[in-house]
Amino acid sequence: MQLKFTKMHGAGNDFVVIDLISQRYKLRSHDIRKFADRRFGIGCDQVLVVEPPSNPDVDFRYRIYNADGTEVEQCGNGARCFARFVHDSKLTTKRRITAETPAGVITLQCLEQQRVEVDMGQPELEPELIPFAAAARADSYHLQLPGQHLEIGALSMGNPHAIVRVTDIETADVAGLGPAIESHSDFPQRVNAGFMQVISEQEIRLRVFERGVGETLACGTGACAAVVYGKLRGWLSDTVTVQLPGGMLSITWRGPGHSVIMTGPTAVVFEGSIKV
Ligand SMILES: N[C@@H](CCC[C@H](N)C(=O)O)C(=O)O
Repeated sequence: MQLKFTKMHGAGNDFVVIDLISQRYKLRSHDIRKFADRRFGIGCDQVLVVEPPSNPDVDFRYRIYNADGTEVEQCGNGARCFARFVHDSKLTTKRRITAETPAGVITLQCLEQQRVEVDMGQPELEPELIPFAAAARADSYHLQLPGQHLEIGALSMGNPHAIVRVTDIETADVAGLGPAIESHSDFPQRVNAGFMQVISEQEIRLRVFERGVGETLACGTGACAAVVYGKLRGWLSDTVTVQLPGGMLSITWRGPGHSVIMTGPTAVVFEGSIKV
């Protein structure tokens, strides 16, 4: 069959979005890899799938697959594209949308000018729930790598993140340290590795080496995680502008007990179909 899809991006983090409410098809791991492969397919960081919810009080089920074919718990930039997609394709007339994810229910609000605000829920700071091998919860940890140790923040935004503060984002060794952190044995489910340069209390620059993908132009949950870590360390204020290679996000976190709110852009690149 021909499966219809929409190619979108959120601050440069790019997605293939598939409506499996109007189309009946069971996606397989090799379909995901085919969509994601930039050499042969359409190319994307994640494939996002829209399904009917299992809970009737929620509007949709939102599923996320990394380019390597693995299903993951959360994707922030994808969440904004998901909201715009269900709105534009008239799967709903609501501008405030709820969606089930493996990490829980999130609430999305379609704003003006194709921007979307997402309540990403509260960060998880308990090591065993990240999951991360640490004896006790702390604001920062030491991670041993061959020949060096790093000071990192570790937390989950539904998906696991490690964050390293660097002095200059341009010269940070993202290509070398990213894969080493991603597959470090202290993170049993692997981890997304963020590299953050603090510009001021209200602004950071961030590059993210994403689990199952590699370095991307932006990572929404990575931006949330970096702001949570920076705020726990006393470096950042409640609302921070996050400059990523592909665009800018605004993240607000008022501290423990509060949700992280992310606001940012969405863009439709093209619509198409592929034989599956
Ligand atoms: N692009 C994302 C995160 C996607 C999932 C991540 N690679 C993982 O494996 O957890 C975002 O915008 O949050």
